[in-house]
Formats: sequence, C-alpha cells, structure tokens
Amino acid sequence: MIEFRQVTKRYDSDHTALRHVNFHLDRGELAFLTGHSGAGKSTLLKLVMVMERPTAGEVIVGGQKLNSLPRRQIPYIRRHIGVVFQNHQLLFDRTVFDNVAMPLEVMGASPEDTGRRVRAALDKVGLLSKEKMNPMQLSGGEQQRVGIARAVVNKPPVLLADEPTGNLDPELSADIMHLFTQFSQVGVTVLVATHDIALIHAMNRRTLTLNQGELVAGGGVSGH
Ligand SMILES: Nc1ncnc2c1ncn2[C@@H]1O[C@H](COP(=O)(O)OP(=O)(O)OP(=O)(O)O)[C@@H](O)[C@H]1O
Repeated sequence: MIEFRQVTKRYDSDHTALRHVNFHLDRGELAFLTGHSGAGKSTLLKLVMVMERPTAGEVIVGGQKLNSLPRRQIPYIRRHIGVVFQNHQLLFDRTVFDNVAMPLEVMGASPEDTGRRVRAALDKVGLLSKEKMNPMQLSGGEQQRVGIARAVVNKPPVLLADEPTGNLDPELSADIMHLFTQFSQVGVTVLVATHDIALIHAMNRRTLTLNQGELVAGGGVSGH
C-alpha cells in the first residue's frame, strides 16, 4: 500500500534528509516510524502526502506512482490519506461535528451523507454525545480523538500520524493506539511517527527506524 524504492530526498539547502530508503507496508499493516530529531521522519510522511517530491527513487501509494503524478491529481491522492497531528489542528470556531465534517465538505458530500459519516466516525472514537460542543470544551485526549475522527471520516485506506500521542499520558496514548489497531484490522495501513520508545515497546509492531536519513531497521518487504 505504501512503497519506497531507493528514495532519496535532498532539500535545496543541499541537506540530504533521506538516503536510499526502501520499504513496503501492506494493506492493513500498522507500523511505527522512529528516529532521532532530524532523522527524516516528517520528510518521509511528507513524501507520502505529496507535500514534497523525492530527489531520486520512487514513492508508490495504493499502486500509484507519485513521482509522475500531475499537480492537479494531488488533491485526489490526498483524499486517500488520513493524517493525524500532535497538535490536531482543530478549528475552535466550529463545533466538533463541523470539524470532523471538513474533509467531506471539500469533497462536496451531501448533508445526509455528511451527517451519517460524521456520526459514524464520532461513534468510533467514543464522542458521539459531544458533536455539538466546541473542541475547546474538550480534554486533550478528546481533542486528539476528534482529530482522528476527522482523519478517518472519508474512510481513507492510509492513515499517517505524526506524534499523535505527544501530549497525552500513557493511558490515553494506549486508547489512541487501540483505535489505530482497530483501523488496521479493517484494512487501513497505519504509519505512526513517534519518539515514544515506551509506546513502541508496548505495541511490539514493525518499526521503521531512521538514522541520519537512512533506514537502519524495519525496512525491506515484510521486515521486522
Ligand atoms: N523544507 C526544508 N528545507 C530544508 N531542510 C529541511 C526541510 N525540512 C526538513 N529539513 C531538514 O531535513 C532533515 C530531516 O528533517 P525532518 O523534519 O524530516 O526530521 P524529523 O525526523 O521529522 O525530526 P523531528 O523529530 O525533530 O520532527 C533535518 O535536518 C531538517 O533540518
């Protein structure tokens, strides 16, 4: 579902953020992405989201080679990729419902379809009763779950998370990881970038480890 073939990313500054990275994540696989600060984790995620293009090598998502993708096709690819950030980027001038509905709005979904899908996503993360609230009225863990509901509301086959448990205590982090596990069980490919070594150990999943832009563990086709 996500494949990197000999991917190198060099920024204009001449800094090489990724070097000859190879890996392949299957449909329904849940994996971690880790490494020191500046190792290239965000760069790798940005290549999957087509926010950056590789300098060399090939990035393939859902069978589609992204290198040659025309610019106008990028929004369509992004619809297939849900993204969760540490600071969840919710809008505080909108209700929980409206925040989760945002990706559907962009796609021009009907109000009936939107209502059905938003409530299904909120139900999944246990926040159905809070749809009318402002995200400001929610706890940090709840806000993060609103961000997750928004990321999965259009049922993307790929879910990327960048430090999704960064501000949360271990119990709330475990709840978030439980949700990610459930998504992977229904076929979503989930890649979680994190510094949280305790979380990685607790989950015991495939872990892609970057060191100075090189993939030093977890690479290959089905590598542990
Ligand atoms: N837009 C950019 N232009 C130039 N250099 C960049 C750019 N983005 C990242 N870099 C450099 O590429 C390297 C990898 O950065 P990246 O953000 O991918 O690391 P990271 O592993 O996500 O780090 P962190 O854990 O601190 O978020 C760093 O040295 C960074 O300074």
